[in-house]
Amino acid sequence: MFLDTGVARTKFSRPNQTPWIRRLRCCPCYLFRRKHRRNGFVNCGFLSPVSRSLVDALRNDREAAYRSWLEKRPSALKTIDCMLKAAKGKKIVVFLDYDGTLSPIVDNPDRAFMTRKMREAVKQVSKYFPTAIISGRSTDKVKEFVRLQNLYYAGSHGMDIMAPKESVSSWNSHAHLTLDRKGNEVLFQPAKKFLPMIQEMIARIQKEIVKIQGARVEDNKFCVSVHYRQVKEEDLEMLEQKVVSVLQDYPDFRITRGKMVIEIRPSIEWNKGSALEYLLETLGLKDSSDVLPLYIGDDRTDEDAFEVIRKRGQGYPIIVSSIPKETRALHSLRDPSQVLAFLERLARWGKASSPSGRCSNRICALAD
Ligand SMILES: O=P(O)(O)OC[C@H]1O[C@H](O[C@H]2O[C@H](CO)[C@@H](O)[C@H](O)[C@H]2O)[C@H](O)[C@@H](O)[C@@H]1O
Repeated sequence: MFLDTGVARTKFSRPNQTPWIRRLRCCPCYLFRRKHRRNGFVNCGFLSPVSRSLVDALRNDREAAYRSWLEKRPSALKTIDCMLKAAKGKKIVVFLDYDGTLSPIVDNPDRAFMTRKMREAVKQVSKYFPTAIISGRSTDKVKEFVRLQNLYYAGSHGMDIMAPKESVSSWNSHAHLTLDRKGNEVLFQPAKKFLPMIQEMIARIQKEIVKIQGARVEDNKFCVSVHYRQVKEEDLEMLEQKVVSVLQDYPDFRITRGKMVIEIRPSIEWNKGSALEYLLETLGLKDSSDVLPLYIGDDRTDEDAFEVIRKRGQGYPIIVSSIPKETRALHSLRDPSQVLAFLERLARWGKASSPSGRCSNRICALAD
């Protein structure tokens, strides 16, 4: 049995600590286990009866808090029938974040694979609805993980937008598109001019943090991630200082924060929400009142997309979270396994409501 103690690190990301957590943290068994913990998890099997009861109380506390949060952000699995009823005659467009949404959060960012089942669910969904992956990763990396052709991809927090092969040019002969190495259509890259600077910055950060055990830099093309999930607590302050000091020489960049990651990106007015709007426009749906954008994401950067949907006054912003948190989303899913169940249900509905169960997504039709 495992319990996420939520013992996070200094100012980097620390969930609220209840009195139970404070008491638990003084318990010798807990301290012993904490010394041997991996990834913030404590194996409760080794706890004494006293600590175990504290752990149980803590778990009950958390469940109660989560249940009360669910009242404000109802589970999308429970509200899906309502959503689909309201979607009759309208066009659903699906936007999906990657890490923490389609794949579980893991220690090594290079191994954040999605399951075959999840891939199949996304594939089925994309047969019936235009579907886009919007991620903080580089577009190439997220495509490598997802491995589906008929999707739109917006990597680097929406700063690198690509359409599936021949999808746009086939219906918009005026589109001036460039193709990437694999023939995908590059739609929009608003931060192109920063590319050389980003490469220089990555080299400098790498040099600065090379001695900090567990720290790693991920090149996300138009953005950079500095991971600290595996950095010792006592090194975190130093890591932060080093990153901030390099950034002082790059005033055109800013820091945002994700899950145990410092994200660096060009200070331009562009985010996942802008990418969502851009894609709706590309699909010719931006001003349509019959469009229901559905966005599923777990991170702070997804909030921009939730906000755009809320401002449109139509659509479904869905947060993936197993703990209560501040969000602009209106619905929730607990974890990627619930995301999977939701997507499977959506695909079944798409199939049942499209004439003779055939694909209604224009891109699929082109590929058929
Ligand atoms: O927008 P996303 O697709 O959610 O990308 C956000 C960041 O996700 C990745 O980092 C997170 O997931 C890793 C793998 O599970 C985990 O090790 C890390 O701690 C998380 O922060 C990705 O590696 C980052 O580059 C993205 O910015």
